[in-house]
Amino acid sequence: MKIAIMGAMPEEISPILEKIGSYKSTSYAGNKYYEATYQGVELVIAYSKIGKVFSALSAATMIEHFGATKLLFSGVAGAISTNLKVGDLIVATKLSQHDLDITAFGHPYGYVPEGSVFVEADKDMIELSKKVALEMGKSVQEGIIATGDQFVANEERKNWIGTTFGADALEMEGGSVGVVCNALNIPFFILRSISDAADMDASFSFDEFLESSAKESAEFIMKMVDEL
Ligand SMILES: Nc1ncnc2c(CN3C[C@H](CCSCCOCCO)[C@@H](O)C3)c[nH]c12
Repeated sequence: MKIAIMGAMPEEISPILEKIGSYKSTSYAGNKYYEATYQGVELVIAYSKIGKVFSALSAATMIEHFGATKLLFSGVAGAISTNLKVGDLIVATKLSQHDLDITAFGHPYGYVPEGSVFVEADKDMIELSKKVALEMGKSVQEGIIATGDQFVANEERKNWIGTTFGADALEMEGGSVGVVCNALNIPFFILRSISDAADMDASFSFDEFLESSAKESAEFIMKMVDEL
């Protein structure tokens, strides 16, 4: 078993690298990948850089080049559901790409031929997250996450995404990571901690809470790794 732990931004994986302490650094395909053995478990860790393309590249690299057999994503997200506040944790049950659009040909938003609107996360790791949440005394919500190559800071766009996909939160990498993992038959798990409400104040909220929310997610992911 080799576990990939991915984020999109440095802040999303720095808490993990700090906890691990020592690791081997490899430069590959324009990025840096960190490998370590943590409590007997082989890990490969990276931040992909922002967006669907970079995150797809890193997911494929961690699997195909570094041999990961499971992939866990740790990061922050914008809330759509009013039940999600800054610092709350959400586990993705399934994910969509909200900016994938060939509706001009009568297809649903988020769909292209030979694809699917949603990609489903690994049920076993979702179950494990419930156990870890109980052990940590944390409440974790499960929900649908919508991914797109946009930092959403607009109530109208956020609400459209919520309505169109039934999404509870939004971000810029989980949906593409899920497509790659499914294509390569690797179980994946996406955990996000809320940093903002994807509204007109989103960028200020994001700047203020990125670090603390990323730490929340990272701490939970490391507890998940302990039990995988
Ligand atoms: N409302 C929102 N809309 C979309 N995604 C998110 C996320 C999740 N991550 C955070 C990060 C935002 C990239 S822009 C910030 C870049 O600053 C870099 C310094 O200039 C990207 O990797 C997606 C949190 N709130 C969001």
